[in-house]
Amino acid sequence: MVVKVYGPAYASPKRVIVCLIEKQIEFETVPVDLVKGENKNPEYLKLQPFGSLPVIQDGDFTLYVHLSFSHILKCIDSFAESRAIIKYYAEKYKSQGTTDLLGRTVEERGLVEQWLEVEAHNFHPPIYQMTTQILFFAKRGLPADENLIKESEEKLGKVLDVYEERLSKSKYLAGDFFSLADLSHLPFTQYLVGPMEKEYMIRDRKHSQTSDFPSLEQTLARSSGNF
Ligand SMILES: N[C@@H](CCC(=O)N[C@@H](CS(=O)(=O)O)C(=O)NCC(=O)O)C(=O)O
Repeated sequence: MVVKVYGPAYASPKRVIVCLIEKQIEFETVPVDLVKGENKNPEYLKLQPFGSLPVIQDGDFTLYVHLSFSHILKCIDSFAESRAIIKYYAEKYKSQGTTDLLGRTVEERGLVEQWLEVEAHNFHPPIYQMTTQILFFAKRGLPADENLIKESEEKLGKVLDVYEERLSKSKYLAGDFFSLADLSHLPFTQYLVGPMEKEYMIRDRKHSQTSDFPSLEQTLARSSGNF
């Protein structure tokens, strides 16, 4: 069964798609329109009870869902949470595709994990707030909170300063190799320099230049729009 990725137009699903392309894993996409609320449809909620994107369906993967402590029902072939999904595929297809993504030694793997955590807990919150206020609210005709945008941009700037210092000494976040940690940043960074029109936040930090990533370019080409 070909891997199905739900919600290809959005950044978190793109995180998965970039990984699948890097790992040369065949996939297809299933559009889900957040503006129309398709992520709240009962059918989608059966796959992802929180209603967020992505979900992936993969015949090779089964997720056991605890319905109660005495029963475990096999929920065939779907799982959520983009960061968990990319770790799964990076591990399962470690020797496939353009690069290892996870690191070769225990020290490298530790650094990949470290920068994945930094992305999830330091980078993501402010950039997700900016995405919501600048992109998603506009799509829904809602007024943006300019103070919140300013505050989030300042927070993100401080995070990017930490990255700039790291990347002044290391080609990539975890070392001299492109890893899952770098990959995990790509989709929202593309939002930042693209539809959010805040390229200056990267351009003004010379070591943080987002060099060309063919897998991201291919992802954007297949993601039917930006969000
Ligand atoms: N932790 C989840 C969060 C995913 C998430 O927030 N997805 C957004 C879309 S995007 O911002 O990532 O592009 C979403 O579905 N938002 C709508 C909703 O959560 O109802 C993951 O990484 O998979």
